[in-house]
Amino acid sequence: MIDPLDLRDIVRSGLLSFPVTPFDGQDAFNPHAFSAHLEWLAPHPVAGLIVAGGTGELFSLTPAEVVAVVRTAKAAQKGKPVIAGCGYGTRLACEMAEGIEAAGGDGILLLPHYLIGAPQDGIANHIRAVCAATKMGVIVYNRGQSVVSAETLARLADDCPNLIGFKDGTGDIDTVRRITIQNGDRLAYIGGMPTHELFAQAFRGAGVDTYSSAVFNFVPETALRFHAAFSAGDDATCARMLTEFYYPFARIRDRKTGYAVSAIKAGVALRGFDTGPVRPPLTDLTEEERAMMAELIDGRA
Ligand SMILES: O=C([O-])C(=O)C[C@H](O)[C@@H](O)C(=O)[O-]
Repeated sequence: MIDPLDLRDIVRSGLLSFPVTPFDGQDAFNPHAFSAHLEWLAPHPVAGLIVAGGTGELFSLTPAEVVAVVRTAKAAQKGKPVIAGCGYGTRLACEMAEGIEAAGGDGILLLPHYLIGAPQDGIANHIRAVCAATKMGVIVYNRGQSVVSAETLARLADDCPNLIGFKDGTGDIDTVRRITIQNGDRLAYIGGMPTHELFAQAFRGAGVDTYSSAVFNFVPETALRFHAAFSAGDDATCARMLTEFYYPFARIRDRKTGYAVSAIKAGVALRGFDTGPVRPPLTDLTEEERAMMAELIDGRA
C-alpha cells in the first residue's frame, strides 16, 4: 500500500483515470475485458486509477464485486496506484474499505452515503469512521446529498491523518474555493464534474489543479492533450478542443440522464472492448447515438 501522504502527492501530479466496469453476458463483472481495457490504457501516463467510481458504476456493484475490480486492476496496472470507490452507509462503507485494503488497494474515494440528507456533524462522523477503518488514504467526494463545508473538512483533516484529498462533483465554486483556501496544501484537490474538462479551467481558478477524466477511457490521447494544455495554461488549445470534441460529446451525453456514464461505456465498446451493457438504473445508448459516438471518435480533436 502507498503511504497516504505519498498518495496525496501522486494524486496531485497528473490526470486521473476513472475506468468503466465491464459486465459479461450473464451480467457479472468481466475481469478479462477489464484487464484488456486497462492494459490498452496503461502506456498513457496518468497519476493513478480510480476504479469502481461513478464512471465505474459503484452504485450498481456489490461489495464483493468492488473487491474483484480492485484485484483485477492491481494485477493489470503493475505499479500505478489503484484507488477504489467506496460508499453507502457507514458500516457497509467501513467493511468495503477493509475489503479494498485487503485486496491491495492504495486508497479510497468516498462516494456519498446512501439516500438521505444529513447534517455536517453526521457527515463528519461518517467520514471519521471510514478513515478509522483503513490505513489507506481517503478522498472525500462532494456530490448529491453529501456535501462537506470548508470548516467540516478542515476539522476532519486535523482529526484524520489519512484523509488526503477532496473531489468536487457539485460545481459549487464558492464552496470549492473556501475549501482550497482553508485546507491549503494539506489536501489534494480533484475536479470531478461529469466530463470535467468542461469545467477544468474554471476549477483551476478556484485552486483545483487536477481532475478526473472519463473520456480518457476511450480517447486517451485526446484527454492527455487537453490535460497538458490545461496544465500549461494554454487556454487557446483548451478552447479549440472544447469546441471540436468536448461540446459535441456533451451534446450526446445530455440526450438522457445517466449518459455521462453510458456514453463513456459505449465509447470504450466502439474502441473494440467487450464492455457489455450498463446496469440498471442506467440505460445504454441507442444505435443512432452509438453512430454519433463513432463519428465523434473518428473525427476526434
Ligand atoms: O466518479 C466519477 O466517475 C467521476 O465523477 C469522475 C469522472 O471521470 C468525471 O470527472 C468525468 O466524467 O470526467
